[in-house]
Amino acid sequence: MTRFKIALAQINVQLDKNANLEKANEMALEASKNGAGLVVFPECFNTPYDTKYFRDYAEVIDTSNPSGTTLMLSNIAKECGVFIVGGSIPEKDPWSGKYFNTSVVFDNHGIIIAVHRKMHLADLNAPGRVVLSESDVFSPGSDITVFATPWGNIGLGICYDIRFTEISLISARRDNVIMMIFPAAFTAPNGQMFWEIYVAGCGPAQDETVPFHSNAHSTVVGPDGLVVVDGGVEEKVVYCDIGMVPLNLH
Ligand SMILES: NC(=O)CCC(=O)C(=O)O
Repeated sequence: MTRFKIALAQINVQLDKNANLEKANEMALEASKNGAGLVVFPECFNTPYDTKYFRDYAEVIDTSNPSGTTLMLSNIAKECGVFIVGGSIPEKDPWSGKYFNTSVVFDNHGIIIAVHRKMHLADLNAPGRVVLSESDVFSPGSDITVFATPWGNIGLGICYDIRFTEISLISARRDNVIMMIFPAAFTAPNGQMFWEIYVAGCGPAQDETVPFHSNAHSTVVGPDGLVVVDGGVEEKVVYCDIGMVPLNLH
């Protein structure tokens, strides 16, 4: 895989749409100066994440004639020479009158190369913890989205889409993606569960005398993506103290 640098622009989204766009511009410029080839913005980066704002902030997305937020993102991509995953913005479809939570992707010439409408809307009802009802405003999209880059194919979902692993599996198996990107606005109590988890794999020991040569190397990877334990190839019990890597990595 060709190496490249990705930049995640963690904007502090404000009520003022223009201020959000200005900040996006600034952060993309900084990222390109720091060698990023691909810049990603958050879910609903031009609007406060609240259903009461989505209709007012919504824009028509015309891929052949970008305007508003999409025109601005196209210009940034062109000026900075970077690919951009434009987080998501509330979209109004002029034909159906429906609203979507939509991510637009640009190549390094500012050309729109993909549009993803969030497929799984976040309707969460855990009073005292999180209550959300995106479907009060948005309609769900229907397509899995993959786009091509010089580094390989990349799959795209938006936040709650991550819970439905079929998107990642299909993108990996059908389109051979090198990575998945999820612009997101996870609620604070839930986000860590998705992004900061341990993964453990346990394999059989290696045995050169049998036809099947196992890789062995039973491994635990920490929430920071680093290997915490690698069991090597011999027969043994491999132990790992979970919790060695703090879950709050900020
Ligand atoms: N913006 C979202 O999709 C929120 C999803 C979320 O917090 C979750 O738990 O899932």
